[in-house]
Amino acid sequence: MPPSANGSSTENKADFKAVETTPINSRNPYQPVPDFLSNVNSFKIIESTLREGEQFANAFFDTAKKIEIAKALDDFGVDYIELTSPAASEQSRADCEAICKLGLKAKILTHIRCHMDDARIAVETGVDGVDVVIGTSSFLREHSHGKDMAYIHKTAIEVIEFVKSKNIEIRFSSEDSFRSDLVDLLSIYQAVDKVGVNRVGIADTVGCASPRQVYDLIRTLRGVVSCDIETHFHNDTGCAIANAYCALEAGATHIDTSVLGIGERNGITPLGGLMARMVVAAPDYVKSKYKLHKLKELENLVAEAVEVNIPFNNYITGFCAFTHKAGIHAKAILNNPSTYEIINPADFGITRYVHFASRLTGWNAIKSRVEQLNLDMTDAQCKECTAKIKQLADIRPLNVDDVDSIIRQYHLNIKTGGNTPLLTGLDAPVNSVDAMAVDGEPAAKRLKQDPSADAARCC
Ligand SMILES: CC(=O)SCCNC(=O)CCNC(=O)[C@H](O)C(C)(C)COP(=O)(O)OP(=O)(O)OC[C@H]1O[C@@H](n2cnc3c(N)ncnc32)[C@H](O)[C@@H]1OP(=O)(O)O
Ligand SMILES: O=C(O)CCC(=O)C(=O)O
Ligand SMILES: [Zn+2]
Repeated sequence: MPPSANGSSTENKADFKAVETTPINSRNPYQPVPDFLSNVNSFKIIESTLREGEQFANAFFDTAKKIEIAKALDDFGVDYIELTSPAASEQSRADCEAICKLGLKAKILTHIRCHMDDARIAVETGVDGVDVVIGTSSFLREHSHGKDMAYIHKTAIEVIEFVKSKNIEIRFSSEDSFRSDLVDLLSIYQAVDKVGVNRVGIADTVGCASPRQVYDLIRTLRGVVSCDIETHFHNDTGCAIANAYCALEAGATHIDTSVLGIGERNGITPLGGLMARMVVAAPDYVKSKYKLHKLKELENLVAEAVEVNIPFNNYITGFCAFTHKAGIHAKAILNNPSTYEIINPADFGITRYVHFASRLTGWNAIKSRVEQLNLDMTDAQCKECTAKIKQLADIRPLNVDDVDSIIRQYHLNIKTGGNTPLLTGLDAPVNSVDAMAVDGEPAAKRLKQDPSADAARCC
């Protein structure tokens, strides 16, 4: 018999596990029912820029760069930093030792094959934990390591017990989990949980999983093991962030990330993208735990190290992530930024811009610019001036200087009764660079990736 509406049952009380600490009828009726499975408010990050990220095609990190990145990740506040296997090369081993000696707050992990030779090297490096992995799908069993499930069970237990005997944290992960047989998976996880592994890992190695599949698998696994659950999502089909989020909703405890998502092929869940998702879902947790204003600096550091640009549409730090252009958007943003923003750029130390130099610009944006320039114009005059700006914007791309020149000339004409022509498509200077940013700062370099080239700082 199920519990009655007030949370108590009249008979067989002992048959029901108490899941409610607050009787339903004394809860605030306007609050959603708590989700006991979800770890959206309490997840940990295993930052793998220095392991998965080193597998990115462009990556070469020398010791100094690895140390710089490890310190920056630690400062940002990640819980774990995962390093390349010390079995990969002598320098990898030495770098692992050097990073362990830094005394960072983050726990240091290294990532090895499910093999005693690798385990023996790993435990000598000074790491706090070892992440062990082995492929369980038929593809990998046949074409990668050639071992069957019985061998995997036996070796996994041997490696786990060995690492545990050294008082080092140990995680066991299946590679290609979503193309592995479910019974194989649950059996091996149950076996390693029984011998006291700290975490099990689910890896979408080829990026094939959908959020619903992730939710189903993690939820099932949550009912089978009592240890923590780590998850690792590749982004081949564009689901890496959504999959990480669904994993947390289903009870996963740890998410693997890398800065800018760098990794094998097109990489994994990006740290910044995960922050974008989680700052919306769990703002108090995320803002109190991570130094969000350091994200841009961290991404720049890694982007430079692997010689890539930050993508224009990058989460949070893409150059136009907080630039509002169309007139309808600009007006509402100027009134209240929440109208067209779910993330506050100020949480990440980033500036919001309103673009006012295009044929999509409306008079409200121009009025705001007029005010920023300390000019005195009526609404009707702002509207007429906007029409002139649109005329030119129909002919060629504009920038801040063009629009400011039109506004100033228009203003001069109305104050002096003069009739000096405004810029035309033919005589207007292209890309003049002598404008000041609205708050008095000199305009930054006029790169296409600089939002201040054709937009104003906003509230
Ligand atoms: C999905 C992932 O990203 S997993 C992490 C990937 N990381 C790395 O590969 C780390 C860098 N790798 C390396 O430096 C090298 O591959 C090494 C040192 C690990 C191994 O190098 P080599 O001995 O030259 O082997 P090679 O790289 O050609 O092949 C991989 C070997 O590991 C075995 N293997 C592959 N995966 C596993 C596993 N999870 N557990 C145990 N053995 C494995 C393969 O069977 C193969 O063994 P073989 O010597 O019998 O052919
Ligand atoms: O160790 C893991 O969990 C993941 C290994 C990996 O990089 C992958 O499977 O893509
Ligand atoms: Zn991976």
